[in-house]
Amino acid sequence: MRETPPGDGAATGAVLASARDLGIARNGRWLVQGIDLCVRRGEIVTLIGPNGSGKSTTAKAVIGLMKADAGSVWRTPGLRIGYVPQKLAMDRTLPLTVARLLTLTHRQPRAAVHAALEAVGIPHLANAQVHGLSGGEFQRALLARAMLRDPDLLVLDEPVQGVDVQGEAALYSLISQIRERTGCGILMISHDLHVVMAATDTVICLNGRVSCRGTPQAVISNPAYQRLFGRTGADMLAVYRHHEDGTAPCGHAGHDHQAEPDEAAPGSQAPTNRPAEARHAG
Ligand SMILES: Nc1ncnc2c1ncn2[C@@H]1O[C@H](COP(=O)(O)OP(=O)(O)OP(=O)(O)O)[C@@H](O)[C@H]1O
Repeated sequence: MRETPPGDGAATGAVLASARDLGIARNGRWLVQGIDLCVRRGEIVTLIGPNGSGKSTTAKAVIGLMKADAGSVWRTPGLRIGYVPQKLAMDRTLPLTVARLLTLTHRQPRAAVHAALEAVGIPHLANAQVHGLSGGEFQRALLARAMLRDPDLLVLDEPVQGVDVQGEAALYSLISQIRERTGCGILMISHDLHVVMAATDTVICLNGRVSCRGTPQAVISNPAYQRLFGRTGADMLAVYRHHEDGTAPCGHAGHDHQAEPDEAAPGSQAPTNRPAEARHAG
């Protein structure tokens, strides 16, 4: 990890974690390259992009689960991270209560478990079996599990997977409330667009590299975004404008950068010798 965070524009909260010129390569192929990002306290940053565009890889590198092969990652010392991965390596058919799911890896007092479930709106499900939960309830349980660590930075990889459209809105609203209540920073990943745009301060649109970034409004009208998402992107513009007219909580701590050219698709050849790895890894 680097010793100091990069200076990064107008957002005012303390920097929790950042990446500069981050590259991750596997089997001689760059999965992501040239990624700059920064998450500050109280800020919601969302990575969007098509399947395989490097969203999870980027998030894993930011929290230290994947090593940088180029560039660098910085995290504030002592940073507490709550992570909800895209896939949880567990068999949902096994007998397991929600309360137990929350304490599988870290023992927690019963009161803390109850408070976490209360915070995500499912206190009544503490003794329910995990396999009986709906998609939205399961995602809330995972959120509660991440909240138990009292995180400074919450990293949510596809937090609305398996949830219907109404449930999505409720979950994004819950995520915004968590940010308001705790002041944590949130790095969120989504491969779809939906209401995620309206619930976000800063959007980073990935396609192996950063295609464009900025406020949801700036990104959505950016040609690089429209190239990536085509018709869907245009539709979302209408949705977003509708939200702007009345309903969307679009507070603003984000930076509004110019579009960056979408230079290289993922999968371009990685160099065989990577001196940056030794210098910046971690
Ligand atoms: N450990 C790994 N080894 C080799 N390739 C990997 C590894 N992890 C990810 N990849 C590849 O890197 C690319 C980016 O994957 P990643 O999971 O970051 O994409 P994503 O944008 O999160 O995709 P999705 O929307 O499908 O979840 C994919 O082509 C994937 O197959």
